[in-house]
Amino acid sequence: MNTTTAVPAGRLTSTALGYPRIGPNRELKRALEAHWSGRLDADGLEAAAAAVRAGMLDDLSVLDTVPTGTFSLYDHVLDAAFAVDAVAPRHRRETALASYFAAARGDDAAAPLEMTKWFDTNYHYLVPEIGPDTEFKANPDKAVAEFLEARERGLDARPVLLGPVSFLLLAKPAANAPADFRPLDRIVDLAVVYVEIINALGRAGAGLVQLDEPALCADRTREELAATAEAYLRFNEDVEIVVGGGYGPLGVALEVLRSAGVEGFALDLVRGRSDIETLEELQSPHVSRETYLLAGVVDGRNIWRTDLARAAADIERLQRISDRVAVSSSSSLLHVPVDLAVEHDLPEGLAERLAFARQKLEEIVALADPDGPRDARPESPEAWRDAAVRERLAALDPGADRRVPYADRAAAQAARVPLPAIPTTTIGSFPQTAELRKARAAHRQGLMIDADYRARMRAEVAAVIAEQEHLGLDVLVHGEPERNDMVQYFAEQLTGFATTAAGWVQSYGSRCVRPPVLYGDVARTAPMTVEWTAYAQSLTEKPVKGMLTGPVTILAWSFVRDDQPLADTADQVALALRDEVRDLEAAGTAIIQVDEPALRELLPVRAAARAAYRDWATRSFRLATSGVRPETAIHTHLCYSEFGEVIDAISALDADVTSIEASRSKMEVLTDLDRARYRSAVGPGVWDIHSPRVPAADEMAAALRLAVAALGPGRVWANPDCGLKTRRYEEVRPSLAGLVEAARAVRAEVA
Ligand code: MET
Ligand SMILES: [Zn+2]
Repeated sequence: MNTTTAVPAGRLTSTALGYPRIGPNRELKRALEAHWSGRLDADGLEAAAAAVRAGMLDDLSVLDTVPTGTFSLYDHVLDAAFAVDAVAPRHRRETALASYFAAARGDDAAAPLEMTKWFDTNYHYLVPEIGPDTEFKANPDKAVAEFLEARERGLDARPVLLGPVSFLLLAKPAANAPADFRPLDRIVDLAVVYVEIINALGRAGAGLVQLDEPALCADRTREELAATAEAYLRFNEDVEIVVGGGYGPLGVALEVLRSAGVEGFALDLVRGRSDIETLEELQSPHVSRETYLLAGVVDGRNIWRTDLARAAADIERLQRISDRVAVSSSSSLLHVPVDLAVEHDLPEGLAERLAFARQKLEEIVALADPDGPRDARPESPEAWRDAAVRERLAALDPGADRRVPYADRAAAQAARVPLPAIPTTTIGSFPQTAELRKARAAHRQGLMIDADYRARMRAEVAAVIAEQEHLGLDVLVHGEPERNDMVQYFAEQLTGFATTAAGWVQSYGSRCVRPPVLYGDVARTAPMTVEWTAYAQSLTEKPVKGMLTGPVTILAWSFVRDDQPLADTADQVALALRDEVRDLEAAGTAIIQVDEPALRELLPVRAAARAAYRDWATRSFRLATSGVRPETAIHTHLCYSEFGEVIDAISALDADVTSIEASRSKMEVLTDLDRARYRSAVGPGVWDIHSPRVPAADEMAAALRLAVAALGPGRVWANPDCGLKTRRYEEVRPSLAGLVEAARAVRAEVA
C-alpha cells in the first residue's frame, strides 16, 4: 500500500506547485558561477545545491504536502530531458554534470540548446532537441533523491515532473530529423519511459505524482489531445497522477485526461477560473468525490496578497465536487521572490498588500484552516491614485493614437533628415564595461557625488559618439551608459513604481532579475532621458536617436497591479512616455526609438484572448508615439525571435522603422511581415549579438541583399539584432565596421 495519499478525504489540506530554487540570497547563482569559472568543484556545487534544497524544504514544511523535484541546477525542462536521457550527442561529456552544463551553456566543442520564453512569462527554458532516433531511457535518480530528501524529514511529499506531452510540445525537431517529423510523434516511446520513472517513484514510496502539462493550457489540436490520451492511458499503475496546468485553464484537456484515467488536477484558479465551471459541468462519471483538485487560488506569478474571501468561495465550489481538495498556488512559485520580510524601504502601505513566496505559503495554510482569516482584499490607498492622469485618459479623443499616413510621414522625414539608402544604425546600448558598472554602483551607494557621476557618464556618451562617427554609422545613439536596466531606469523615475532590495526572480540559469513593482497610478514628474540625448546630439552633426522603453515591455518586466485591467495601466504608462517623446522632439530629436522587445511575451496563451491583447498593446504604443509631428520618425525594436503570432501587431504599432531580430532566422521574418501587410521600413538584424562571434562583412551584405529583394531598397536599414551592452568593444568595433562596409556595398549595387 502506498504511504502517501496527499489529500485525506474531506479535510482541506495545503500544498504548492513549486518553489523558488535559486536560494533566498541567490546562493545557487553564486555557486554555479564559481563552478563555471573553476573555483568550485562538482562536490562543492552539490553541497551548495543541497543547502538550497534544504532551505526550500524548510520553507515548504508548513504545508501538509510538499512538492519535490522542483529544484533545478539550471532549468526544469533541461532536467526533464536528462530524466529521459534525451541528450544531444554533441552535449555528451565525461560526467552527467558536464553534459548538463554543455547543453545549457555550450562550450568550445558545441553550441548550447536554444533558449526561449516559458509561456507568457519572462522565464527562459532550454529547448530539447528530439529526433526520430532519440533513445529515451529512464534516469529517475534526481526525482527519487529529492523525494527521499523530503521523506527523510517526515514530510508528506508529492514528486513533480514536467509531463511528457508538454515536454515534446516544448521540444524542437533535432537537426537531422526529416522535414515532416514532429517531436510529439514520439509520445508513445516517451510515455513508456515515464512509466519507469513513475514506478521508481512509487517504489520509493510516492503514492501520487504530479505531471505538469502547461502546454495543455494553450489551444491544442484534436491530434495533440489524442496523443495526450494515448500517453496518459499508460499511466494507470499503482501510482496516482495529478496533472498540473499552471498557465491558464486546462479546458477541454480536463475531460480528455479524466477519460484517460488521471486521478486529479492542479488548477490555475487565477488565470484559469473557467476550469471550475468546466468541472462542474463534467461531474460524474468524469469527476467524482475522489478526484484530487489542487485549488490554485494563490497567484504563483504575481506578488499581491490573495483576496482570501474570493479564494475561499472558489475552494468551496470545488469542495462541492470532491472530497479531496487542497489549497495551492496557481503555478510554481518560481516566478516570485522568496521573502518580503527583507524589504524595508517600500512605500507606505505597500508591504501589507504584498506576498512573496514565504508569505504565499502562509496564505495557503490560512486558507486550508477552517478557522483561518477570510478577509477580502483592501482597496488601494487613495494616495496611489492620480486624478490628473485619470482625467487626462478619460478626456483623450478617439483619434489620439493616430498619426497621418505613413507615406506622408516618410516624405516629411526624408526631407528633414536626408539619409542614404540602407542607413546604418545600432539598437541603443553600447558595451557596459566593468568600469561603468562600478561608477553606477558607487553612485547608488552614495560613494560618488551626482556631479562626478554625470561627468563620468557624459564622458562615456562622448566616447560612444566618437566611436560611431569613426565607424561611419548614419544614425547614432548615446549608448545608454546611465541605464542599469531598460525598464528599471524608467520605473525609478515614474510615480506608481517601487523597486525592491532583494526581490530577485530567476530569468534563466544563474541569471536573475529584480522586477519593479507597479502599484499605483503612473505619471512622469520630469523629463527622463532628454538631457542625455540632447547632450549626445550636441556632439555631432549626425542624427542621434532618442531611446525609450515601450509600455508593453515596461509592464511585462514588472510586477503589475492587478486591481484594474492591464490595458488601463498600459495607457497610463503610455501617456507618461507620450510626454517624454514630445519633449525629445522639442529638444530637436528627429528620430525616437521606443523599444518593445516583450511584445510577444505578453501574448495570451489562448488564441481567444489574443485579439483583445493586440488591441490594447498596440494602442498603448501608438498613444505613446503619436503625439509628434509627421517629420519626426518613430522607430521601434523587437527581439527574442518567433514573431509569427504578433506579426499583425507589428503593423498595428504604426512605427516608421522596425528593427527586428532576424539573423538567426535567416531573414524569414521579412516574408511574414510582408504577408501581414507591413508597409513601413525594417531593420532586420544582420549580426547575432547573442554570440561573441564577429560576423564577416560579406555575410551581413548577403543578409541585406535578401532584405532588399524582399522589401525593396527604400525600406531596408542595416543594424545588429539587439543592443550591444553585453558585448565587448573588441567584438563591437570589427562587427560594426563590417556592418557599415556591408551596407555601403549593397547601397552601391542598388544605386
Ligand atoms: C532587449 S532590447 C534592448 C534595446 C535597448 N535599446 C538596447 O539597446 O539595449
Ligand atoms: Zn533587443
